[in-house]
Amino acid sequence: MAMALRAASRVLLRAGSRLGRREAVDGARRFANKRVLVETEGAAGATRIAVMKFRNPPVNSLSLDFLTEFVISLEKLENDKSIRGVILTSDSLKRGNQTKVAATEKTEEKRATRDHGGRLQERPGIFSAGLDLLEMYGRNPAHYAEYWKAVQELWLRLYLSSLTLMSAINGASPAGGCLLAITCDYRIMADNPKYTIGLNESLLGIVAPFWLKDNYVNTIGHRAAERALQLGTLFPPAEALKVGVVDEVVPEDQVHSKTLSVMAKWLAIPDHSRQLTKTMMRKATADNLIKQREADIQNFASFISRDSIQKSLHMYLEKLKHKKG
Ligand SMILES: CCCCCCCC/C=C\CC(=O)SCCNC(=O)CCNC(=O)[C@H](O)C(C)(C)COP(=O)(O)OP(=O)(O)OC[C@H]1O[C@@H](n2cnc3c(N)ncnc32)[C@H](O)[C@@H]1OP(=O)(O)O
Repeated sequence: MAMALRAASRVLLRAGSRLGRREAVDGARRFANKRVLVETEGAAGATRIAVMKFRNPPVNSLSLDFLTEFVISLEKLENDKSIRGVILTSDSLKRGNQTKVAATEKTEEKRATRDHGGRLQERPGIFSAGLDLLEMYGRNPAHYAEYWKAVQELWLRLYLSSLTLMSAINGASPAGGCLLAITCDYRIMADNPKYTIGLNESLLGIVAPFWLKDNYVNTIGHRAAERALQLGTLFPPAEALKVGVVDEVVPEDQVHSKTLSVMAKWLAIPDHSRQLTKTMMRKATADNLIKQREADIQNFASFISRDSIQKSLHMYLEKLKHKKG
């Protein structure tokens, strides 16, 4: 066990020192679709880990396209027998040399920063802004149903993943952003009081679905979840740690290296026993959704189509648009 831990540590620490590089070196590989970049590390034949970086500007919201690309990337990793651990993080802190786009530019451009090549980039300091509000507002019931099916799919895939999943939370993580994090086996958050995490649905006039509520209860306990869900609490890092939404808070520049070293410890555990244990802990919660997926989709589509809910979402979107930076 100690030897396995040391070997895994060596692979991961080597990986850590290289993860920032763009080029493929010494077993490092990468694949990308438009919104998710995946970098894998480790020599051929050895245990490798992957880092999945979200890059869906401006705020990594979970749009239908992003959800689809996320699931495809995850499936590729699940099918690659050499990969045992995956880190979810935002690509947003990795970029230097950014310039803010002038506020007078068109809305789409105003949302983001540009790099020196003139490409639109996401804002730094955001892990994920959660579900894409524009997928839930002003559309038709068929679209809501399609969208919700994709949300369910992502949650089920993450929650039941046989991989060791960790989130390196390098920015704000409200609602669906928190969903991504709490499906993981371990969460490490950057110690920046500007970043918050939690399920804030009630503040938007909507309600977290029962399976996300169950995931939250499993993570922080019934009483804490009951209070946080009703109040829509977004926890800054120290409070998130105290309540158990995250497992560790570390200085911002150490989030990646710390996640890699914790991953090394987890990968020293035999996969079959860890996976069976994970399934034992999570299966009942996931099965609750699996046995009523279609009803949950219909429920969402009719709930979100209500005039009162659309009105709440409209008000929330207006508030976001007009908030002062
Ligand atoms: C019966 C079953 C019922 C089930 C009901 C539904 C269950 C839902 C489960 C989960 C729900 C969700 O995930 S809802 C989404 C919740 N997310 C939020 O509340 C986050 C909102 N955003 C913010 O707080 C901030 O944007 C930020 C902290 C993430 C970033 O702040 P910053 O100042 O850097 O950026 P801006 O606020 O100016 O935003 C830039 C730009 O992005 C747009 N934006 C932000 N968040 C979203 C989003 N989630 N979806 C779509 N668009 C988003 C924002 O409006 C700005 O746009 P403009 O530049 O055009 O103004």
